[in-house]
Amino acid sequence: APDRRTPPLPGPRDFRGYANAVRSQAAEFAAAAAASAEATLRIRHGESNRGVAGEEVERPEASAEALRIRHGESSRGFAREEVVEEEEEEVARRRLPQAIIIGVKKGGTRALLEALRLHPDVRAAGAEPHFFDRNYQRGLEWYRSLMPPTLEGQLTMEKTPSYFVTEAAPARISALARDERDSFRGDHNGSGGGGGDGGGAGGGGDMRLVVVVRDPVTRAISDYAQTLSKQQQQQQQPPTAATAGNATRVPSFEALAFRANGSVDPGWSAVRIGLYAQHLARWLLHFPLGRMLFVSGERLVTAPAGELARVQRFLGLRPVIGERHFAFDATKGFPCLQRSGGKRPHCLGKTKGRPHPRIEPEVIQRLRDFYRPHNQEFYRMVGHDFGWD
Ligand SMILES: Nc1ncnc2c1ncn2[C@@H]1O[C@H](COP(=O)(O)OS(=O)(=O)O)[C@@H](OP(=O)(O)O)[C@H]1O
Repeated sequence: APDRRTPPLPGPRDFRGYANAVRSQAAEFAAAAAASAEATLRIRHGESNRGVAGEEVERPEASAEALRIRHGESSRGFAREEVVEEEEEEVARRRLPQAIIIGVKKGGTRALLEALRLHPDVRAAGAEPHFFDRNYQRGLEWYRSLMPPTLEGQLTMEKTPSYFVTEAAPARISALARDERDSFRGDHNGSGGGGGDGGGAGGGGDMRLVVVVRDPVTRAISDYAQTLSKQQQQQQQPPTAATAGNATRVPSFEALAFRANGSVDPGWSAVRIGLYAQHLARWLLHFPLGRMLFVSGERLVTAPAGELARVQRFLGLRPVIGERHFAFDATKGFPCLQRSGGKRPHCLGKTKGRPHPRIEPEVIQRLRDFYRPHNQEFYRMVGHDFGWD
């Protein structure tokens, strides 16, 4: 017989966790009922898929029609029947994101999102929606349909790293945030190390923007390593009518990075993306700095729990994700995620942490000299020195 005792009342500090537990239980009950009526596409934990952008995606929740709400850590130990009797039944619904990881490409955006997904109050689209750059004309309902169902109080997130360098993205996201400021009522008390609310704009509603930044020189090399790897993959495919005769070699890194006169070419996207101060200036026309958090891509690898603590604070989340969720994997050379109940840590796929091609030290030095003033300007704007110079 089910245990029908009332769950013990929590102390005042635990009340938020208790409320979440109650909501999780109620939603799980509702979702289970819905799932028996509808065909449910269940996607196995850790199964991999290709997203809108062709990026390797971990656990593509966005495509599942009837989704079960993940059982949060806080929800253990309460009898489901009891909870449903006591609380209004709340059905999970798809909401537009209240926080977005907007960049930067090759910064560590997938690692950050996957770590955040361990949090019971965070649910995220698995694939990159590319809504505010490539798919804007598809409309908000298309965008919403990519999001996983959430309960009130849960945070909906997505990541699309190209937003940070997309000219139209700040105005578009700001407009969305103004329309959707009702959804997430978190404990928004963190300034997130972004330097306070003193930015040039007062817009953007409650939207929180997270940018993972990485040394622009290593970032550019990582970007180039991806281009090389994609080209190698293409060469391994049998030629089709469309690709036959198109086999072009990727030029060397140096050939792409420098113009004929020897100056650095900011027209090459791998160089341009690293001009963080210039991109940020556009965002600050639409969002105050306090709505943006800059995560160190380097520290995400060397001290992931510390960066996750900052991110959770900034997003108004309980500090659930900590040291115990990260285990360094010597073979992968990166921290991997330790999920509760999971036996082995889960590492990101082989497109994350690729070997980089060797670039001449002199080439690297010229790029460092090029980026130095831009980096200094970026540090000044955000009030933090990332130590790349
Ligand atoms: N835990 C963990 N595991 C694997 N990789 C990690 C991790 N943390 C950060 N990184 C770094 O993430 C880099 C890829 O960044 P993104 O996920 O932003 O790339 S992408 O723009 O979505 O393609 C990737 O860049 P490369 O090493 O150059 O491949 C990694 O250095």
